[in-house]
Amino acid sequence: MVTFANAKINIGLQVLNRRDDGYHNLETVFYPLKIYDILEVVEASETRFIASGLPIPGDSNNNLCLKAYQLLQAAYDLPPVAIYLHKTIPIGAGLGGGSADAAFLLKLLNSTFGLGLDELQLIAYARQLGADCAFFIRNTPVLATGIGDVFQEVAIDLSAYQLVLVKPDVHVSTGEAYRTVTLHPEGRQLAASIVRPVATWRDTIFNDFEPGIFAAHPEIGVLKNLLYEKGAMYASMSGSGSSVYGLFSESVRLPELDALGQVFYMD
Ligand SMILES: C[C@@](CO)(OP(=O)(O)O)[C@H](O)COP(=O)(O)OP(=O)(O)OC[C@H]1O[C@@H](n2ccc(N)nc2=O)[C@H](O)[C@@H]1O
Ligand SMILES: Nc1ncnc2c1ncn2[C@@H]1O[C@H](COP(=O)(O)OP(=O)(O)O)[C@@H](O)[C@H]1O
Repeated sequence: MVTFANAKINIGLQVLNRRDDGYHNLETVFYPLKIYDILEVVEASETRFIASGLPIPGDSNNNLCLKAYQLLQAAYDLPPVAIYLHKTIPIGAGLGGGSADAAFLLKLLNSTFGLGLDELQLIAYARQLGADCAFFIRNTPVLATGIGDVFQEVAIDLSAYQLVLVKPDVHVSTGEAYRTVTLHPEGRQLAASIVRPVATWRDTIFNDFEPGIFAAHPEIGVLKNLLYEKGAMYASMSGSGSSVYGLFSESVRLPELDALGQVFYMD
């Protein structure tokens, strides 16, 4: 069986405080993005993981796809499988690609092997694989709190806007980003701001990773400013970076971005 794992962007990201376990409490809005990895699972004589497309840094034995399989294998005695992943979601981009693969693989294994797990059970497994992972089980726009795994529906629809996303040739590790983040213990009223018109977001919705990451990688801040210069109603880095997106009220093509990174246009 084949499935398509989509990416996410963060709209606003307030990091409130650091917890005793090293994780941080935050407030963010997750919004699904139409960039996809392709995943396939077939029964096999022994378990194998086969990746194609964008090269994934690190040991493939540690890939989140294998971790997701191992979690359900241990609980439900699954047979060996071959897992094929075709990677197109940029990596180290704040787009949650690894978490998406893991969550969609949980869903794929659930349906392939008829495990009968409901959404809450899948979310509980996803939480064990990464803070971002649980979002991809329901995969609808949400305000997330806790470590990014407690959800409240938000009624936002960006389909009237063109979203332009740029992934510069910079890999930002999530751990690095949290080490340089600017904390906002009091929060910044994201729940109230997100339901106001997009035109107001520039003055009200912020990503707390931007100051630290822009200082270390100034080209990312330059990209965000360029999106505003080209008419974006709202522009932001996604998550811990390095990708930056802009929301435009009409269809645009910006060839000047091509020299600055990989560009995606989502109508
Ligand atoms: C920053 C965010 C924003 O959505 O995403 P990305 O921009 O990386 O996609 C997330 O918080 C990333 O979540 P995720 O990538 O799943 O994190 P995990 O694998 O669980 O943790 C990686 C590391 O990030 C830090 N971490 C993660 C989540 C959190 N709420 N507090 C943290 O401090 C911890 O240092 C942890 O060791
Ligand atoms: N399936 C996967 N896809 C991408 N990266 C993965 C995967 N499994 C494990 N990783 C590891 O996770 C790291 C961060 O990946 P990614 O999810 O793209 O981060 P981000 O959410 O910050 O964009 C990668 O550098 C890689 O070492």
